[in-house]
Amino acid sequence: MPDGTAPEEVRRGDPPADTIFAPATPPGRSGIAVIRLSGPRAREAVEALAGGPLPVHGRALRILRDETGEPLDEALILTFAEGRSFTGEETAEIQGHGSPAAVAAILGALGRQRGLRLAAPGEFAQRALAHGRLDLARIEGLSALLEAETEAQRRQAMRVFQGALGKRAEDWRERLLQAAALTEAMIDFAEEDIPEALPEIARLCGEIAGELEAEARGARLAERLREGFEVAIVGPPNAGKSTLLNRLAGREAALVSDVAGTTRDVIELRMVLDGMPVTLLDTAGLRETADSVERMGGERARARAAAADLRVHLVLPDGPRPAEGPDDIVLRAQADRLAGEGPGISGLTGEGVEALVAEIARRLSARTAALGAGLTARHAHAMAEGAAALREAEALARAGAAPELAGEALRRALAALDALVGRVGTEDILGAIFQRFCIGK
Ligand SMILES: Nc1nc2c(c(=O)[nH]1)N(C=O)[C@@H](CNc1ccc(C(=O)N[C@@H](CCC(=O)O)C(=O)O)cc1)CN2
Ligand SMILES: Nc1nc2c(ncn2[C@@H]2O[C@H](COP(=O)(O)OP(=O)(O)OP(=O)(O)O)[C@@H](O)[C@H]2O)c(=O)[nH]1
Ligand SMILES: [Mg+2]
Repeated sequence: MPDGTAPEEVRRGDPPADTIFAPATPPGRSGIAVIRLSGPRAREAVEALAGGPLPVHGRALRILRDETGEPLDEALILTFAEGRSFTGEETAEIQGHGSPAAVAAILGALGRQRGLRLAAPGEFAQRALAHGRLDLARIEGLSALLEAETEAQRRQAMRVFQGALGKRAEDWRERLLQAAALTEAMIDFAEEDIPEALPEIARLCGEIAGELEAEARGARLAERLREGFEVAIVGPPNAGKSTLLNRLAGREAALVSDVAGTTRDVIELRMVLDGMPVTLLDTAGLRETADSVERMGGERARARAAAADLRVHLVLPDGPRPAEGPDDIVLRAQADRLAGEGPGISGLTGEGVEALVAEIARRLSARTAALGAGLTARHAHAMAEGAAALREAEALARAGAAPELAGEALRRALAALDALVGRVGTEDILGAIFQRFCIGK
């Protein structure tokens, strides 16, 4: 069983010996530029530039000068005492003027001081983790927040960042430990028959497994929300698929011609619909053909369309109608020209396009509304693994198997929960996350 100790670099109480600094705002022109320092020499290093003492925890307006007395910038300085900062370490922030030259001059003067070095990407957040100010789940939320481009992504990331997952996992863990304690009691007091414990163990395991399964499903959807939903446009050659894609894109992204079989490969186009990232797929028209290249295009189109979250089918009056499931939107093609039954669309005139966009957004947001939190594929995997082990324990308990067997399955479930919140096996995950952070975060 994991002993609960944190991996080497995240153990508390051994503060890194060095002080790091980095610009916290993007390089280039801006009104204000922020330079952050964290570590035992953070305040002292800024005091050297400010030419005198700074409050231990507060703010001050100072002229910053280099070693020769040359004035570099006028800056607002924020200081955070050790234990009362984002990283948990002594921290200072220089809020100076946002010109590249002023920032370069301050960074230069800091870099010439002893015991200071430029931070690696994500190193501030890493130190916050090392000092217990953030946990893995919240760091993942922070990472997603930093990368959020759409409103839906921001909302989800914020939920994780605020610790929703950590709280949920702690609750699962407690109930799982209850079940584990019951199996231990059965093992320890094997002579005294305690058969009433088995139904209770099975009930607990089944309950937690059900919740984990539901969250894992949500996490998989959340991953789609981050990566983007795929919406495929399908239909016979010359139906007007590429014309519709171009209309939706507002530009000539795909080739259009009156030659059937114009689109041969899958064309992908990213856009944002109602705050949701969507990748539109224009596919090759589906028909029987002797042209081997076109046939390959058709096979690809079929595979991608089958895997897509939604399919928009363009149908011709005399053509076959596709089987309609919850992920299918069927529209009459070239409605400006061809009459017929049902809702129609025309990529040429724009008729029905607004209604289609609304319908796509409606169907996709109905799914994302079901999400508990903005989680990743990694979370989904850990939760599914935990659920599977719990289902095993549940079945063993129901079958009246030896409690040792259920106990072993419970240990595996606990390990999966530990991985979920980063109690174990975090190095790889953290390495990957921090690499994506920018310098100064
Ligand atoms: N200028 C600036 N803006 C920023 C940050 C920052 O570090 N600096 N942040 C960085 O991500 C975010 C805000 N998050 C923060 C979280 C905690 C603390 C902090 O120092 N907390 C202390 C209390 C400080 C006080 O009240 O004076 C603490 O919790 O003990 C600062 C920022 C976004 N905006
Ligand atoms: N009147 C009318 N013509 C259209 C419409 N959509 C497409 N067309 C015309 O139909 C022809 C085929 O259009 P495409 O968009 O290339 O059709 P496609 O479905 O992408 O065809 P493939 O890539 O060959 O499968 C072109 O000449 C278009 O101008 C429409 O809504 N109304
Ligand atoms: Mg086409």
